[in-house]
Amino acid sequence: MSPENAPLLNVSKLEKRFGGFYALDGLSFHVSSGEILGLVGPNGSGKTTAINVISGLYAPDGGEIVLEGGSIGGVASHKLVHRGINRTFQIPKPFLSLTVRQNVEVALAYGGATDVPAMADLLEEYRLAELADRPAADLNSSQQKMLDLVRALATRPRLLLLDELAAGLNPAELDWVTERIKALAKSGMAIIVVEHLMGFIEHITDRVIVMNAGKEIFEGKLAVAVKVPQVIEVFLGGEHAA
Ligand SMILES: Nc1ncnc2c1ncn2[C@@H]1O[C@H](COP(=O)(O)OP(=O)(O)OP(=O)(O)O)[C@@H](O)[C@H]1O
Repeated sequence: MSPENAPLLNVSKLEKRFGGFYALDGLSFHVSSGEILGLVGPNGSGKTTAINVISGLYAPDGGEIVLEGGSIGGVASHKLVHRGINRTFQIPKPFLSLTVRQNVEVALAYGGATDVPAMADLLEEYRLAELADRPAADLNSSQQKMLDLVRALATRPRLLLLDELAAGLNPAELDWVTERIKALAKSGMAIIVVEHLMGFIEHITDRVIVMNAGKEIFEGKLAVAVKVPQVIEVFLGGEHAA
């Protein structure tokens, strides 16, 4: 593979243990610039743990994470922000007493971002401009998710990890966010989406990794995955498998 179309991120035989339990048990996959990759799987299959390890929240116990040829396994998340990785959280936890604008400023200071895009434009684009000087406590849950996304985007990530961003959004918000995420990928960002909403995943992803018990059990298009007996079995239980 030539360097210009080499994957941005390569994850190889990744392991994460909690006590004696393997939440990640040899997970391997890659994602390229401009691609939207879905991580799907039943509850507890290790999707969020994968995001937490790749984003530097947890150190891996084995395997390799390589970003553009450089090993990043175990590098702290604020340093990874410098290297171009940022993420959103399943349950955003903004500083409730700070304003929306101040929350973004804190995120920028944490990552030490230098090439900062115009915050006003981001707040406008993600429908937070009119709320910029209000405390984050005033935001509803959808707006808190958008603030979490703006905090990540403000650091200009090349790899964006989205952990259940779509959960809880209404259909109109979902359509609108889908278009925003597709536009980010079109601009060259690599995006990993963890989500339970299969309609959203089908619409937005180029490819999915189906996980079970910390391992990949399928890689390819979601439309193909849903016909694979092993995939059907982990989602629905053995008696439903073809
Ligand atoms: N900090 C932790 N300490 C102990 N066990 C953990 C920790 N984080 C995750 N786990 C366990 O690791 C397994 C994988 O959890 P994870 O949250 O990654 O799954 P998931 O696929 O994201 O699930 P869901 O779809 O429900 O969010 C689960 O059994 C979970 O209980």
